[in-house]
Amino acid sequence: MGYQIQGNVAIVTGGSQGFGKEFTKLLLKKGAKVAFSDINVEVGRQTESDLQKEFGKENVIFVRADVTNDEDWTSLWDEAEMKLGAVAILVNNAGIGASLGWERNVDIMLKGVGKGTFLALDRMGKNMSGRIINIASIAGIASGFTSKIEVSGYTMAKHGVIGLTRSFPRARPAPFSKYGVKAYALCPWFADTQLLREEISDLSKIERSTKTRVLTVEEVGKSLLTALEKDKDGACYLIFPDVPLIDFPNCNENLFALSVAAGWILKKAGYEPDVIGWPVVLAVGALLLIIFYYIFAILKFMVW
Ligand SMILES: NC(=O)C1=CN([C@@H]2O[C@H](COP(=O)(O)OP(=O)(O)OC[C@H]3O[C@@H](n4cnc5c(N)ncnc54)[C@H](O)[C@@H]3O)[C@@H](O)[C@H]2O)C=CC1
Ligand SMILES: CCCCCC(=O)/C=C/C=C\C/C=C\C/C=C\CCCC(=O)O
Repeated sequence: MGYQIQGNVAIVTGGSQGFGKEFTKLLLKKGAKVAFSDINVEVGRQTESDLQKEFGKENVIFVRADVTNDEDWTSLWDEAEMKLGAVAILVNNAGIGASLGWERNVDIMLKGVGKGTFLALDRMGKNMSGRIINIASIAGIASGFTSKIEVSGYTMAKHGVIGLTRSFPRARPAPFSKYGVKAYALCPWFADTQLLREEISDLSKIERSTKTRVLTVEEVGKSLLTALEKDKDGACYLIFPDVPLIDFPNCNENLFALSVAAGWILKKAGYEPDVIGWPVVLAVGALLLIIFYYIFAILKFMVW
């Protein structure tokens, strides 16, 4: 059935341009009212004027707010509530490039997301309904794509956002499920926005070196609607060119269980190395699959 967009109020951070502007437009098209925020006032005002012409002044507003600032968060939320109504959707999107340093990356893209999320839980919780969509990145799921330690602040922030998102479905005592607030994350591959162009002016360089095209803003925008349609708490969707959205499994759960099983089997077999590596874990995984296959075959034979 999906989460209802029509008639709801959304906040989109970093909405002056790029993904945030596209998310704002799509939410408006689907009948939401949107308060988008940014620190770039000049571009923000221009975007506000364009969107108000298309969707009406009563449906979309720009608020200057820095996601690293608690007071800005409170006044953004207050203004959105006062002018548009109770907020039910928060898109934590604001971001910067990796070259601006690890601390600013973590302040804006991890602490900024944390500030928004905990304020949302407080405010949405009172209305017993809400959705938080965190814009992470493939760099939130995997690391070490580049050989530059300088860009790891970006990876640190995005990994943190995935950790926060995945904490939602099981968080206890259930403030989230009790208050009807869910979270999911989008994890795009490189996309053609100003953020990327400021880091790498010639995008064809990335396309050549990765043998993969960069995404369009529209492709990433569409995935927000798909995520709201699926409405799966804690889901982290990998967005990669020319493949469907991938609901990326939580490696911790699956690989943790398999690794422990591998250690346990080795111990039972009387072999206890100091450390076990991936070949052993994979070998045990394959062995377990073969065992399950034969158990299943025997059960099938016995039943029929
Ligand atoms: N472009 C890409 O290749 C990818 C981007 N992302 C993520 O998508 C999100 C949006 O990025 P893009 O649209 O690409 O970039 P963009 O540069 O087009 O838009 C980001 C917006 O965030 C705003 N912003 C920056 N610091 C802020 C702050 N402290 N408070 C409020 N607003 C602030 C900027 O002024 C800008 O308008 C970011 O979180 C980014 O990490 C994820 C994967 C790929
Ligand atoms: C392969 C990673 C895809 C990342 C998509 C993305 O978020 C793009 C961001 C664009 C600009 C920010 C600049 C650099 C960060 C890029 C990659 C981080 C790789 C981190 C790593 O651990 O190697």
